[in-house]
Amino acid sequence: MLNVGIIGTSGIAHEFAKALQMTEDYQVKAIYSRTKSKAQSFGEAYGADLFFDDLEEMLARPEIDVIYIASPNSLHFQQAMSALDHHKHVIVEKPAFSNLSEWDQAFARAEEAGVKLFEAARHLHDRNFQVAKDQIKKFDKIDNAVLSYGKYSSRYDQVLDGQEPNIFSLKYSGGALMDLGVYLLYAAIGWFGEPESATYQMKKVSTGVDGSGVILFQYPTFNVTMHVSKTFNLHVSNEINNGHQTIILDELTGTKEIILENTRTNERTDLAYQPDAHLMLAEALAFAREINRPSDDYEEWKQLSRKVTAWSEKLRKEAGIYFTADK
Ligand SMILES: NC(=O)C1=CN([C@@H]2O[C@H](COP(=O)(O)OP(=O)(O)OC[C@H]3O[C@@H](n4cnc5c(N)ncnc54)[C@H](OP(=O)(O)O)[C@@H]3O)[C@@H](O)[C@H]2O)C=CC1
Ligand SMILES: O=C1CO[C@H](CO)[C@@H](O)[C@@H]1O
Repeated sequence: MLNVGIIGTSGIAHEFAKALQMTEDYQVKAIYSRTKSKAQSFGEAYGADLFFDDLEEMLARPEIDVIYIASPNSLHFQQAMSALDHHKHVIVEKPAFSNLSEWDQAFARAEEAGVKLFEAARHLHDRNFQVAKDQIKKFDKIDNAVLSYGKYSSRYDQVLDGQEPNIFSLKYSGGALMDLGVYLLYAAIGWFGEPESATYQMKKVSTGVDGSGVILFQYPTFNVTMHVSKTFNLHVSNEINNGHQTIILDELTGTKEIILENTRTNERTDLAYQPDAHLMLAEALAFAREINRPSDDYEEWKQLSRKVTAWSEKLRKEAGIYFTADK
C-alpha cells in the first residue's frame, strides 16, 4: 500500500483522492493546504489522518511514499523538487512544469533520488487512447487530422470582471495552451510523433495569456489542426482521415466512442472500450504499477512528457507568451 500526501484541495484533488480510493494500491494519508482546517475537512472523508499547513513538515514524514501535486501550474516545480529531495515519488498534475528547463531539472532530481516522477496526463493512460493509436498505426498513410478541446471556463467570468484567476495568469503559468492544449499535444505527438514545424495562432485575454487558439502541426505529408479554448465551448470533431477511412472520437479525454468509418462500404464500427468508473482511475493504477513493478513504460511516458513540454514552450514563446517562471 502506497501512502499518499496531497498538495492542493480543489476539485481535481478530490477527484484524484476518489480515484485512489477505488484502487487497492493507495491510502490517502496526508493533506497539505495553506489552511490547516481545510486540509482536515478535505482529508477526513478519505481516511487521511495527517494534516499540514507547512509543506516541509508533510514531506519530512517517513510514512508518506507518494506526493500528488494539484496546485497552480507555476508552483509544481518547487513543490516537486522539495518532494523529490525527500525521496518521495511524485505525481504532478498536467502541465507538469512551466518550461523545459524546469522539466529537465525535476526529472534529473528524480533520477538522482531514485524515485519516480509522473506527469498526470490522464488520457494517455485511458485504454481508448491506445485503441486510437493502434488504429492509426494500421492506416497505410495519414492525410489529415483535427483535434479539439474547448470548454468555457467559469473562471473566465472573473477575467471579464477585471480579476486574474490563477489559470488565466502569467504568474501561475496559465492559459489555454497550458490548461487544455497539452491534452491535444499529448495526442498529436503520442499518435503521430513530433511535427516538422508548428505554429500557434492564439487570441490573448486581458491578463496576457492565451484564451483560445489554433495549433497547426505540419508533418511531411499531412497536417494536424488543433483547436483549443477556455473562452468558448468547442464542438469541433476529433478525427483522423485516411482517404475513404476516418477515425472519429467523440472526445479526446474521457473518450466513449471511437468510430471507424468507411465511406466506400458505408460501415461504421465503434472500437472504443467502455470508459472506466472514474476518469483518473487508469492513471492511478498505471503509476502504482510502475512504482511497484518498473517497466519500459516509464521511459516512454517521460519522453512523451518532455516532448509535449518542449513543443508547448516553443509554441507559446513564438506566440509571444512569457511566464514569470521563464525569468
Ligand atoms: N487532470 C485534470 O483533469 C485536471 C487537472 N488540473 C490541474 O490541477 C492543477 C490545479 O488546478 P486548479 O484546481 O484549477 O488550481 P487552483 O488555482 O484552484 O489551485 C489548486 C489548489 O492550490 C492551492 N492554491 C491556490 N492558489 C494558490 C496560491 N496562490 N499559492 C499557493 N497555493 C495555492 C489551493 O489549495 P489550498 O487553499 O488548500 O492551499 C487550491 O485548492 C493544475 O495544474 C491543473 O492543470 C485541474 C483540473 C482538472
Ligand atoms: O485538465 C483540465 C481538464 O478539465 C478542466 C475543465 O473542464 C480544466 O480546467 C483542467 O485543467
